[in-house]
Amino acid sequence: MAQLSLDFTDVVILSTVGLLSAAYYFFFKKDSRVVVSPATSPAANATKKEITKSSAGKKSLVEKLRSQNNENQLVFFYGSQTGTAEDLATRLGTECTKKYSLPVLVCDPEEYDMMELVEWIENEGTESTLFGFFMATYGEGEPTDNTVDFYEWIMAGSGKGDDEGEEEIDDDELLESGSLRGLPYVAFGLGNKTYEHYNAIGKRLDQRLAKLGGVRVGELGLGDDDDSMEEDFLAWKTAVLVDIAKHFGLQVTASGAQRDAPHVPLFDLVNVAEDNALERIYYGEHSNKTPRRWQMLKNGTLDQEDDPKYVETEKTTYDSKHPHYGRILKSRPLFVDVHDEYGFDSNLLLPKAGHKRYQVSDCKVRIERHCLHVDLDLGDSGLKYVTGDHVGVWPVNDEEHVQRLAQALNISHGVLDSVVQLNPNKKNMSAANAKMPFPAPCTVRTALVNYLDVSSTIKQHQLEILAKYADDPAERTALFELSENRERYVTLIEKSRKDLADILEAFPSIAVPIVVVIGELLPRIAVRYYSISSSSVEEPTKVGITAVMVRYAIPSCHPAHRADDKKNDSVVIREGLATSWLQRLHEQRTESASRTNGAAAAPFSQEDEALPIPRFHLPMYIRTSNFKLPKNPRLPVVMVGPGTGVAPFRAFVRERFHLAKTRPEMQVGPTWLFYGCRHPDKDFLYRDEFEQMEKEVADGSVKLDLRILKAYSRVEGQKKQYVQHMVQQHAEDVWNMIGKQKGSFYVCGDAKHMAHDVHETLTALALDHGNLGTEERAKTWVKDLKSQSRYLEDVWA
Ligand SMILES: Cc1cc2nc3c(=O)[nH]c(=O)nc-3n(C[C@H](O)[C@H](O)[C@H](O)COP(=O)(O)O)c2cc1C
Repeated sequence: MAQLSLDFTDVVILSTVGLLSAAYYFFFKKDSRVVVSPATSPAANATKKEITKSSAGKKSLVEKLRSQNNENQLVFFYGSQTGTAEDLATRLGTECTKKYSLPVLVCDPEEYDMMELVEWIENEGTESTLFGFFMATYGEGEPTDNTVDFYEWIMAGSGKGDDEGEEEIDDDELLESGSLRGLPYVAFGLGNKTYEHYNAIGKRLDQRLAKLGGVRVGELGLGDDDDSMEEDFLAWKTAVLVDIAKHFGLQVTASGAQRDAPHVPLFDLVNVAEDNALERIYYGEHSNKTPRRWQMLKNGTLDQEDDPKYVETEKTTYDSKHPHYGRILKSRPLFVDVHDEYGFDSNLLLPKAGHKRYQVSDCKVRIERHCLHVDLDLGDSGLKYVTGDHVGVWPVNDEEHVQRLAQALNISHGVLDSVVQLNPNKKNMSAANAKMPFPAPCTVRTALVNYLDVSSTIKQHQLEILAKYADDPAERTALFELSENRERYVTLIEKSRKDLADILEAFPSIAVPIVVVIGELLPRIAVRYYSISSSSVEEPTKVGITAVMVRYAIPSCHPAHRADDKKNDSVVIREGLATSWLQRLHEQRTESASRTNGAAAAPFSQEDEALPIPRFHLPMYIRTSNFKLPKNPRLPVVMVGPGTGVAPFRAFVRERFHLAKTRPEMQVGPTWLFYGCRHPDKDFLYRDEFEQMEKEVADGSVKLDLRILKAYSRVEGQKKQYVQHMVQQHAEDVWNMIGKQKGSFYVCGDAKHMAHDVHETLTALALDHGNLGTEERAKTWVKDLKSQSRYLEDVWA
């Protein structure tokens, strides 16, 4: 997700503030993995203790590495939220295996006992194994969820990073300088310059490793998602491949695509006889513990089958690897009849007119905009959230898109519905440690609908694989050229976000085996995070999502474009995977409800009683954040959230209003929301709810200083207004609430422009109204506000 720019990404609202909450820490501490015994060797003395085998479900790193029995090897760790870091680690690893025959293990640090790094260095030395750290940064310079544990441990005592964490690490677990003496490593940080803490984790980890005695091989790579992560990675990779070869004393071979060598698939495809596999088949479950089975109970509610085999192994606590299936309780459109219009050159082939979601006329494409509010049921899952948290959901692909891909791959329904399993292909050196890309056995259709992202843009290096499967020499040459020429690739593929089906349609001689498609080419569908737009005080078992559908038109050239080839240039419509899926679910529910005269849409319809995963249930989990209301409700709250940035503020406002109404003795403080949209009658989200609350305040039935201050950018005859202008207009009030009364200031929405402008506005008003004298002091005041957690951002780039 984050590797795509926002114009195509489903608009998900993510926190930049909340990854290292106390809740997380508590969770990880429970999962304590070290057994400490008295020091027995000089080396152990250096770290005060001997760290022995892990416990509590973590794999032993040392045992794993020993079992590999390799003379030389690479071990790459990735800190990844949406898959980019994992992908880059895998790519560098695969290339090292191909070029230098170096075996590579690509690991999720969450799965291994990372403290055993110390033991490894002590006992095995530093010769044979080169480590790699591919680390993304999130939030206010925080690690990804899967690295929190490792990061807390390695940074403890360093005086950097998360202070809360540092306090909780036991003294005797602290690493001393030199504990990782000689540990050779390569490092690549993934970040985005739009954020204040650019690549903080990659940089800090690198410094820390050096302090602990690690020796970096090559430069520290830093990728900027705002510009081009891929180009930064490619430049770093080219250099680091040479450094790695030197490190191991290997011969450096010529780079570039090896056109003649055939592609050796990573996996073998094994057909599983259905009779033997029925109980083990996955139907789209995201946990690969054990497949689940559901059935309708007599009273009409839904439950998992009462089969002890499943119940025993099923986790009762849900997390990012074991999602709960939350039923959609309600979905409603937040605006209707809103369109985006795109004009194009008359020479471009326009999409067919008359589609239900867009109209085409002359050289214009008019696309409907949709925004939904969806309520998900937490039921008796035991999942809890606190207002301001995020919910993660896993979307599924549009079956029409899958059908199109199947057609382009020339595979029949028989193949689509066959039950398969992937086994490592012994002929591929990287296969031994390759991670299974999805839970299996499952049908090819399940893999393509539920697990793999068929709409992901084809990556440049994948075109080399496709070229090797093209029969037509001209197509082969064009594909190799695309895989080698960056500029050409960006213009013809990346800009118009061509996916696998697009490429197969443009190069019909490609005959790529299905095992390569599902095992290597398509990435796993990434979880999407939304800022929860309901209040846990008001609705503790219901989670609200606010999602605006991403759909737009874009010019596209034929991928084998030649200067005289313009007649093939066209306009394509692109959609965000998650938001278009939510919209489809909403339409199906509405349709189902209309068939049952408005009764709630049934999780199973008559025809599809055998559906393995019930309809309208979304795999989901809660991610804690520290984007939170002040503990003392009397303190003022100022919120700035245009567009879908209003999501968490709908929750904040509703919560404060609810408290003011039901518990007036709490004396809830001023509650001001700066909200922005295009037009009051078109895309004003939750207008009905806000107006109802304003009305109850105005007629005196609820005592609350509630203000919804609106900025409209597209009202005919009126000057464009944005939220920062409104904040400026109310500068004195804002200063009184934040500067004098010690309230909290919140921003949610676009990081690049809006959050930046609001930040500037706040600094300027502090200077004007706060008697601070100089701009420098105003900046310091804003910075202090942040460090006191009274200026919180939930923004995305
Ligand atoms: C909500 C959000 C917050 C982010 N915060 C930061 C940040 O504070 N600093 C930074 O350098 N990059 C930040 N990034 C950029 C990511 O680190 C970058 O997109 C990276 O490629 C993601 O890697 P992954 O796909 O492996 O998770 C953020 C991205 C998102 C979506």
